[in-house]
Amino acid sequence: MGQDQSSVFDLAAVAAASNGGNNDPLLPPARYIGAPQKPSKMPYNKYVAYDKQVPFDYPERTWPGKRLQRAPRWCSVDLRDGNQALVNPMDSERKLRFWNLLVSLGFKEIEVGFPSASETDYDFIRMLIERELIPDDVTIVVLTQAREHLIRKTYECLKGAKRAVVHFYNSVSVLQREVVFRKDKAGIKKLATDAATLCKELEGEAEGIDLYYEYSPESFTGTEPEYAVEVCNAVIDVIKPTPEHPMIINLPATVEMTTPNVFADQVEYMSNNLVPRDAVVLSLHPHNDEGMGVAATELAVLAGADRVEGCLLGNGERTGNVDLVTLGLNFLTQGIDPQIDYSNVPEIRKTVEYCNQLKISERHPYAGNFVFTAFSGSHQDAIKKGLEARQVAADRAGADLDSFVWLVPYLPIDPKDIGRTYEAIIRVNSQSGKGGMAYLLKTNHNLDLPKRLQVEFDKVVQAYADETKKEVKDEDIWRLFKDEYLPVEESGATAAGAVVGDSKDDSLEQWGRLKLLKVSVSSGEDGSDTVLKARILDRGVNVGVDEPVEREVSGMGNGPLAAFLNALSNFGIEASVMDYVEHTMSVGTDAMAASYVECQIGEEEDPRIVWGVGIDTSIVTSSLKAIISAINRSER
Ligand SMILES: CC(=O)SCCNC(=O)CCNC(=O)[C@H](O)C(C)(C)COP(=O)(O)OP(=O)(O)OC[C@H]1O[C@@H](n2cnc3c(N)ncnc32)[C@H](O)[C@@H]1OP(=O)(O)O
Ligand SMILES: CC(C)C(=O)C(=O)O
Repeated sequence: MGQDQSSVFDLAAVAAASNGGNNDPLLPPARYIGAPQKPSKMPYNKYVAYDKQVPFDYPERTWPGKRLQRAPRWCSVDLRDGNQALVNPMDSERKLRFWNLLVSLGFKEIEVGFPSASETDYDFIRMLIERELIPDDVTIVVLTQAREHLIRKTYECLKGAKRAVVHFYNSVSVLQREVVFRKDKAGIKKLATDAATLCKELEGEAEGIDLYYEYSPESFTGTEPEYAVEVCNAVIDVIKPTPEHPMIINLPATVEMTTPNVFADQVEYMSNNLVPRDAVVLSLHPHNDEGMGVAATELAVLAGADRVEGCLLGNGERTGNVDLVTLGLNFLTQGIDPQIDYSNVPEIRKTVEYCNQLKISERHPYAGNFVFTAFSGSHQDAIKKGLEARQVAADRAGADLDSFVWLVPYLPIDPKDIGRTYEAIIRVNSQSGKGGMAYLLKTNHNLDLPKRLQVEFDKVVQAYADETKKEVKDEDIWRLFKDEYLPVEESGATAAGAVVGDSKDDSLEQWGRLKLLKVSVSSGEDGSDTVLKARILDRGVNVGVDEPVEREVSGMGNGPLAAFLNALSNFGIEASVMDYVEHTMSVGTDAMAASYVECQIGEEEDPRIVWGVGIDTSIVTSSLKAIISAINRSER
């Protein structure tokens, strides 16, 4: 750094003192309700806004009016940037496993390491080359600092490769020029051009390799864009790429320090000023320090970037490199082929977690355990309705459901498309409404509860959730349901669909006064009325105390339900049916039917409205069982 130049710290201190953080106390306060916010104790005066550090404006920008239209060229840097950020860097077994995953997903460019930095990297790259593990359509990239001995070692490592990219870099940022390199702009540019010159000289040693170059003005985001252009164009001038044999200029957000729109402006500026542009593959290497890596990348692609470097599920230095899985699947949800196969995200996650020895968060986009889970009632209700509406629309269009257009509230992507399942979508806790419970009963137990029954049973589930203060699992809901509506059934025999073969549930105490043992239905003599004869076990009003008795009763009515209610008056029970719904639960000769009845039971002055449920192979028997269920519940 020249004597006459001020230190970045002095400049920053001046900027900070003159309101460098853009904190403007004179701005009218934001609208608010209630008490005003108070100044915090946070040391914001220590920080200088990005535009005060590296002033830049680019009114010529065109990216805001553009839309994503095709996937960029992807390059995975998991085996290099990802690996350098691990507590335990990958051994060769883990590296190979990661490599195989990347190849199988369809990556055509893979940065395989920093061969001059470690023996493990060097040996791994040698192994890939010597064992001929690099498919013809995959290009390896190797990284080196712009330093002579490291570049020489890099070339040595590449011997025998068919095709490779030598990626060299040096930091060009205002801060690093001063504190790391202690060089002025010309000195830093010379680092880069010397490295480029050396690379060209060493090409003789790379005979037989189809060689390409990549240059990164590292810490690009902390660099004046005009100066970054100057350095990159100087490097391009040495390498002399052509449209037929281009070079990569890679713009790293080594540290994310601006909002994504500013990054996009910088990238568009670079794209418009690199010469010759048609000989350059303009690449991005975003990190995620401010949590905006994906947003910044998408805007920068609009701004003209051709290529993106990142890591699967966002591993990498500090907060990570940009997450290629999220990016790719964001493209998919915009109707754009990501050109990488992310159809089995759980498998990708498993391998990535194994190789990196780091866990993915529960909320990680697309891959986290909870991302296809709705806990709150209104979300569950909307998802359930959305899935049903989509099914109806697909049936109407005669379309295959799996490929039918995806529009479901709260779910931006069909979980099936990325190897996830619907089962995990709906989970029930005390925040859930009836929708979640109804969805689980329908999906897992083939029971499509009428709305008012959902409301009734939801109170049972809600009470259980409030009491246990835990998630209510599907098996809990099913136990609660059986206990509430199917108490005197041999539970194994009652169930259908997912629960066929479920043995009798010994964990449930059987309760309920009446049990239907046998029934026969015939027409009356004049053919108008139905005559019903039933054998019923009566455990008495005090079940467990009274002696159970079996009774034969009969009744008449204008249908089996009416005849049965008439027969039940023999037990002193007054009941009438207010609503009745039935459906089959499965197909085939042994198909089960479910019946739901809403009954009014008891004296007219003091009636009780109760739902009952019955399940049986006979639709008539299931409806009678539903009446018994309602009566038992009314006496419980
Ligand atoms: C942003 C990124 O992710 S870049 C990739 C980072 N990855 C790595 O660094 C891989 C792991 N690194 C290493 O193993 C080591 O740093 C090595 C082997 C590359 C180099 O090791 P060493 O030679 O011992 O040096 P060290 O890492 O301390 O480097 C510091 C020196 O390199 C210089 N330097 C750092 N980066 C560069 C660069 N890109 N170009 C030229 N010189 C550089 C520094 O100015 C410093 O020089 P000085 O010693 O004259 O002050
Ligand atoms: C070497 C470069 C591309 C890098 O890893 C970074 O800047 O983050």
